[in-house]
This record gives sequence, C-alpha cells and structure tokens, in this order.
Amino acid sequence: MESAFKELGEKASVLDFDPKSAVVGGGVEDIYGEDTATEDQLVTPWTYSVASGYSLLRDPQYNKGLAFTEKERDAHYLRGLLPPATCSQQLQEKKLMNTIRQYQVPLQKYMALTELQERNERLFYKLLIDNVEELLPIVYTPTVGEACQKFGSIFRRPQGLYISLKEKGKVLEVLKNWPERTVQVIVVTDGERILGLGDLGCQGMGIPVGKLALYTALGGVRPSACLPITIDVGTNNKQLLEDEFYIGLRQKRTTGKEYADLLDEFMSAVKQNYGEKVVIQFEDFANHNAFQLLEKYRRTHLVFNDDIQGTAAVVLAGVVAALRLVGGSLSEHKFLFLGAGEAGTGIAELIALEISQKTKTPVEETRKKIWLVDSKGLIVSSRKDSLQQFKKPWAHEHEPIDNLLDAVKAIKPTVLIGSSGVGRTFTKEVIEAVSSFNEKPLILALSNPTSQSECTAEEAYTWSKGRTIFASGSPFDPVEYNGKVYVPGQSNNAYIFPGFGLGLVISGAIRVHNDMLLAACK
Ligand SMILES: NC(=O)c1ccc[n+]([C@@H]2O[C@H](COP(=O)([O-])OP(=O)(O)OC[C@H]3O[C@@H](n4cnc5c(N)ncnc54)[C@H](O)[C@@H]3O)[C@@H](O)[C@H]2O)c1
Repeated sequence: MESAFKELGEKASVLDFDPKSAVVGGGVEDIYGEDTATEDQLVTPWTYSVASGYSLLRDPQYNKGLAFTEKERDAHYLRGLLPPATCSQQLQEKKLMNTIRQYQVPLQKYMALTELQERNERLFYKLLIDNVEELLPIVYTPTVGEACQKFGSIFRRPQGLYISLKEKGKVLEVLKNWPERTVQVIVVTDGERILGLGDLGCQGMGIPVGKLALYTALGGVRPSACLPITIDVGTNNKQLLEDEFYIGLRQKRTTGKEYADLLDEFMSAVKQNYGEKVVIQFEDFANHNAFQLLEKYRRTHLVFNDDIQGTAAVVLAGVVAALRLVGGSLSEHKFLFLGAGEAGTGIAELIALEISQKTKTPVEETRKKIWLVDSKGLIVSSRKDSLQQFKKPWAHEHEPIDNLLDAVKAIKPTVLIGSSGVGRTFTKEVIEAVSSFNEKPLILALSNPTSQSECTAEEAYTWSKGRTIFASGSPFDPVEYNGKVYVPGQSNNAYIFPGFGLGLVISGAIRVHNDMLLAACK
C-alpha cells in the first residue's frame, strides 16, 4: 500500500497546513499575574502523507465516495475502486437524508450521522449545514444525551482525544499524537455533569464531538481545526462502573490535588502545543469544578465555559428579544430561577451586568432584582454561611422559603427560568401562579435533554391559557391551543458558542471578557 501514498512533504501545506499561521506558545506572566500574548514563532513544517487510491477512499477528510469525478479518479488512482457511476454531492445528500428520515429511532439517526462523519466528512457537514433544524436535535440535545448514555455499546471508532489519569505526566505527548497541528478550538469535558443526566464519565465524549460539529456547521471553523477532548478521572456512576461495555477508567472519580494537577498539566500542554490563541471551551463539568477552573484559567488562557457564559449570553439575548412582546425594559422585570448552578448563576450575573451598564447602577444593586431557588429553597441571607461561593451574591434579605411554588407567590417574578436539570418542576400550580400576576409571563425551561425540561411547551401554553412567551433548552414541536398554533422558541447556547468561538479565533483574542459576552448577546 505504500505506493498508494504520495509523500508531499512541504507541499502538503497547500492542502491543509499553513506554517505561517502556526505558533508555539508559552506565555509570560506579567507582574499582575495576567500573562501577555506570546510572540508568534514559526514552527518547522511537518511532512504530511496524503492518501490516494484505496487509502483515499478510507480517509474521511478527503473521501468523496461516488462524487469523485472522472478526472479525480484518474488523478488519485481510484480507477476500478469505485463503481462506474458518478454522483453529485447533492444527490448523495438526497440519498442520505432519505435514509436518515426512514429511521424511527433518533439514536439510529445519530449512529448513521456518526458513520457518515467517519466516512465522508465533507458530506456530513454539507448535510448538517443544509438541514440544521432537522439534524440539530440529533447531533446535539436531546439525542446526544442518549448517545452518551449508550456510548460504550455504540462505540466503533474513537473520535477526539482521551486523556486519562493513566496519561499523567505524558499529556503533551498525548496531544502530539493528534494528527492535526493547527488546532483553533478545543472543547473539553470531564463528563461529570452531562446535560441534566449526571456523571457519564468517559462517555461524555459525545458532547465535545457534537459541540465541535456545530462549530463547523454553524460557525464555519474548519473540522481539522477542532479538537474534542475528554479528561477521564474516573466516574462515580455505579451503573457505568459495572457495565462491561464501559469505555472509561473503572475507578471512582479522583478529586483534590490529583485532579487539579492533571488539569494543570493539560492546560499547560495545550498552550505549549497549540499556542496562546487556541479557544478552550469547558463543557459539562460539575459546578464544584466549573467555577474554579474558569476562575483559575481565565487570566492565563483563552477559556470559555459554555454552560456558564454561553448560556448566559444566549438567554440574555432571548430575554431582551422577548421584551418586545412582554413590554418594559430589562430593569423593570423581576427574575426567579429554579436552579442556582452554572447556568442559573451565569445567566443571573450577565442580566445583572447588563442592567447595571444600562442604568449606571452598581451591579450589587441590580442583582437584587434576581432571585434564585436551589434544592434547599430560596437563596436568602440567612443561608449565606452554608452557601457555595458562587451562590453568595444572590443571598438577598427575605424570610426562608423551601419550595418553588411559595417562592413564585412571594417574589412575583415576571420572568421564570428553569436551570436545575430536574424535569417536571414547573407544575400546573407554578405556571398558574406566575400567570396570575403577569399578562404575558416569560417562561424559560432550559434544562436538557427533553426528559429534564421543567415543563413541556404544551403544558406551558395550556396552563397559562396561551399567554406565556415560552422557550426551552431542548426543542419542542409547535402546540395548538384553542385553535391557535404556538411556536416555542429554543433557548440554547448552540445559538451563541459557534459564533462566539469564531469571533475569538478571527479576532486573535487571547482572553475572554464579559464585554465580549454582552456584545455577543446583542
Ligand atoms: N439551554 C441551555 O443552553 C443550557 C445551557 C446550560 C445548561 N443547561 C441545562 O441546565 C441544567 C442545569 O445545568 P447547570 O450547568 O446549571 O447544572 P448545575 O449542576 O451547575 O446546577 C444545578 C442547580 O440546580 C439545583 N437543583 C438541583 N435539584 C434541584 C431541585 N430539585 N430543586 C431546585 N433546585 C435544584 C442545584 O442545587 C444547582 O444549584 C442542565 O439540565 C443543563 O442541561 C441548559
């Protein structure tokens, strides 16, 4: 098969590699602890082997299947390796969409798309771009959640990079095993809080893979510049630990110093290998790590936590857009959240910042318009000592309330936001209560996947007698109520992270700031 490869050496840069844009980083800390951009340095060009013939048909990056033209078949030693017919990409797309639409089970559609990605990457992205509304729920929430749950059983070819405790001390070497040298966006998870499904350990890989597919389909970032990574530090999911098909480390999650050291090694290795300007998107980390990691690395790396910051930007954008229907300015509204984790407190803070900027009021004041309920009830000042750090700014003066319904009645919010990851928590009583003092209540049921949504679109419209302005994290179909069709919105960070990440890449940013998020949501 050797003859089937053409050693192109430096010429390969024309195809896939631009040495001028490649940098190696390091970063020097300045006296304020903020490090500054590293001077771009040229790196030695790699020698690339570009497949032809039989190997080309098995190289997903370049394979076109029957869409190879007669001329290409001659040029790339493909004669006889394909049936005589040629078929345009449009026709291939039509055929595949027909096949995918025939599958009744969403997971089968997911698997068909994964196989396509592994076979013919260009066609996969063409399909995704042209049919984004139809395929988004497959490669992303809700189906990707099920795919992660069953990842071990449906696992065929590895996608992305796995860094486990076994690789401690060798993370840089692992990164060097990845075939692409020019990486612009990394999405990384440790699998501890996959959607609202909890700890899925190593099987969380479906999330970075799905998110990065959207970076390409919606953001236009080249697939080869996207790197999905799962950091496997074990799992506390007993079912997975006992599952013979589980693909991850079979041990309880490591915490404390060992966890922090591995993350540290990873973050430095990324910078060393890909430079300063690679976006590192943290995804589906549990909140006890997510806030700390963001705080720790936001001054030294181009990091972005989609659950905290992406969700915040997209929800603020949604709320501002909804004001055209519900009336009033942002500062005239009162917000109540169910769920005070990454999504909830992230959104709350960005809303408070926007009001602060608009009204020239200190953010400590504007936060008072926003209330949060967690698993122990309304967050109030008497609970302050026992609250996690990220909840403390939301502990306002109020008597304790231990459930959502009473909190709704007491606070009388105009906007009700669900971000607890617990399904069916916006009950009939809750929605009726919020509808009793609002002409048009704004209700956002953000928890994913569909099974964890705080309520369905149908429940929201029916229980509010068609008055709610509603959006959800996972998509719902339009609902007919009293002879009128209501089309629910989808409030999901998928609307923002691909564009936000692209913005970071093309602007050459080296840090993420809140102003960028506010600009993105506008
Ligand atoms: N739509 C989107 O774009 C989007 C973005 C991010 C997260 N989410 C979804 O939001 C949910 C939460 O994500 P997160 O990252 O904030 O998780 P998290 O674990 O950081 O936060 C969950 C919060 O909910 C609280 N909680 C748990 N059970 C509760 C209960 N029974 N009653 C009240 N509060 C309860 C917890 O105390 C915690 O404050 C997940 O389902 C996730 O998929 C959606």
